Amino acid sequence: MSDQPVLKLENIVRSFDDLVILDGANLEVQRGEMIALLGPSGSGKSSLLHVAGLLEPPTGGRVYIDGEDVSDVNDKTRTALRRDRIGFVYQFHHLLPEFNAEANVSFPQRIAGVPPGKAAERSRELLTGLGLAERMDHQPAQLSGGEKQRVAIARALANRPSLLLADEPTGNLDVETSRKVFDALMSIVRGEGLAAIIATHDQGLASHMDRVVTIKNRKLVPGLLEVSTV
Ligand SMILES: Nc1ncnc2c1ncn2[C@@H]1O[C@H](COP(=O)(O)OP(=O)(O)OP(=O)(O)O)[C@@H](O)[C@H]1O
Repeated sequence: MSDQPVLKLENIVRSFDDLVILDGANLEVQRGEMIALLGPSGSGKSSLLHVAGLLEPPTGGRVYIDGEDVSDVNDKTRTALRRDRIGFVYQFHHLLPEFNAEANVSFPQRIAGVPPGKAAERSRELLTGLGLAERMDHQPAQLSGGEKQRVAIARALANRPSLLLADEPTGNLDVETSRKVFDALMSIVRGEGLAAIIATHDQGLASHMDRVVTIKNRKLVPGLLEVSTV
């Protein structure tokens, strides 16, 4: 494998009309590295993840995946990159309600052309690793919030991405469930040697990751922001 960073963001600018959210944001994420992305509400965490996940183009700057400049690729290539190299976990699970857990995890694999048997095998392995061995054939409505989020994590990992991006994956869960989901996420990210960026408001969770970066003055700075919360 290449020794290039899995993700490199170079001088990223992101603006919405006159509103400049990011202005010269730089970040490199190495294989096996888990980064917490912090920043006050509205500082641009989702915007940054959307640029990194090739969901939205930056207003300026370059995005590299596995050393390849993907800033100007066409829609077809961008879709293929998202499908094959990037896993995205949203704050809300966005599972398909009519599919059971296993089918939800198999779905992106089937789209990528994986045969049904192989896809199901991978889905079961991931769901078991996330503590859901007994919940494979449950539909989302039959699962708790934490279970649904773990299925969404399994789905994001289904196509063996090199980069996992998670946007407040435990943001709508209670503290205890949030820890459980986060522990499951961390062990599987470590086990598969992925690069990961996890946006969170939870500084306790952030402290368990390899590195913390914070959005400050529209740039990324190392470490936590000094906030007076008392
Ligand atoms: N499509 C859009 N059009 C206009 N403004 C937008 C759009 N998307 C985001 N914004 C603005 O960009 C800023 C950054 O939003 P973003 O969602 O990236 O922040 P965030 O740090 O993820 O916030 P939170 O922690 O509340 O989820 C906000 O001021 C938001 O209102």
